[in-house]
Amino acid sequence: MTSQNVVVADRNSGINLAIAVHVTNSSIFTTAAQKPPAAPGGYISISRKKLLKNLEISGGARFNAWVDSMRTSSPTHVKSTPSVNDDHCSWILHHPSALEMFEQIIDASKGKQIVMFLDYDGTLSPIVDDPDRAFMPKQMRATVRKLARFFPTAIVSGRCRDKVYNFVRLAELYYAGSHGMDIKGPAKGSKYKKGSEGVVFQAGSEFLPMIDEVYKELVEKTKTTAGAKVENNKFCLSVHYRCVDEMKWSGLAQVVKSVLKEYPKLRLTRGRKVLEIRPTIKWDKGKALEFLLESLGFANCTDVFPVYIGDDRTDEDAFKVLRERGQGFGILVSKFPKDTSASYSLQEPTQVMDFLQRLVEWKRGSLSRPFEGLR
Ligand SMILES: O=P(O)(O)OC[C@H]1O[C@H](O[C@H]2O[C@H](CO)[C@@H](O)[C@H](O)[C@H]2O)[C@H](O)[C@@H](O)[C@@H]1O
Repeated sequence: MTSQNVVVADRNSGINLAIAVHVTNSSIFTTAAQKPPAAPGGYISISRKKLLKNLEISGGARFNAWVDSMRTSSPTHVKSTPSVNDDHCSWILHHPSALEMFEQIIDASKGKQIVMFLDYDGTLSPIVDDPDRAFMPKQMRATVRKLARFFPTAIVSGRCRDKVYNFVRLAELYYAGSHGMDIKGPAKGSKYKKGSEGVVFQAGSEFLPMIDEVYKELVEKTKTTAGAKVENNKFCLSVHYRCVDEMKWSGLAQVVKSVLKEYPKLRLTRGRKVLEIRPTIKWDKGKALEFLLESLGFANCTDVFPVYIGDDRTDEDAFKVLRERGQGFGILVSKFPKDTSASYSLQEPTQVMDFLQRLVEWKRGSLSRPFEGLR
């Protein structure tokens, strides 16, 4: 095992972190000092470009940028070579574990209202082959329920709102489905904003007939590709290729692109082994986050501390908004280094659950200590 002690600054929260990074053959982990040194000896500056270059998976010519990016969309092929370990080491310094940094995070939120934004797939539920069976573990559900008692909480998902609601089944939450294009306030008793039950917002309803049409066309045209699955997310569509033979990915991407040629008002983005089709409107998970903060009455507040946890490219829009606002921070759920605007990282949904649980316990404890209860 090799270890390195460094001090890094989080650009968003301004927190200086003293971190020891330990690299073994099979894993990389960090331990954070409770109190950073008064005068940091030197900040580590790591080129993101270099990091990503080293992580490129395809060895040959970039014959097809689309297929390349389909491969990198969920980098399960990354090997544990020394240089990858170095890169992971660099990455974790800039995106330390939110669990390791829990105390510092809590300190940064002092005097502010924490508002929680949670992505669904890969964040609250583990990634599985069949999108219809991405159930949320019971324990996670219980944790999110407790979380919502203490903090306003929203689920922000690429899924259609009804579908993600059926997985989560907690009426006291806000739900933003279809990448934030379809938002609804709590169906029952949210104590955070009177009248928030009435919050309903839809962006891009005029695209619904077009989305339906493209859905039918894609189902028809992809039915000969074994393993491909088209999911109707109401305001957007997902073409899944997780179960498609890698040799067929290029062909599938061609089919999708040829269908979309006829629909210039729709655009294609990529998620984890999924091609996502949505209207070309300027609305995304970042806009949804801003809309929800406004609905909760925090539009121009300085005493709000939004925390967004997500694992996918579409979550980057929300991470960016938080950076731009200089409020709260994003947590990327990933086992691998990824270019991200998130400040912290967690490796998988079980760590997300631990983090949420710690928030609940901290809040519960602080309420029993009257002075801290004012937070
Ligand atoms: O914003 P999210 O809630 O993360 O939704 C993004 C996509 O998530 C789902 O697909 C992903 O999870 C599936 C189940 O684990 C997995 O099979 C798939 O490969 C992943 O991409 C969902 O099915 C998509 O519609 C969402 O766009």
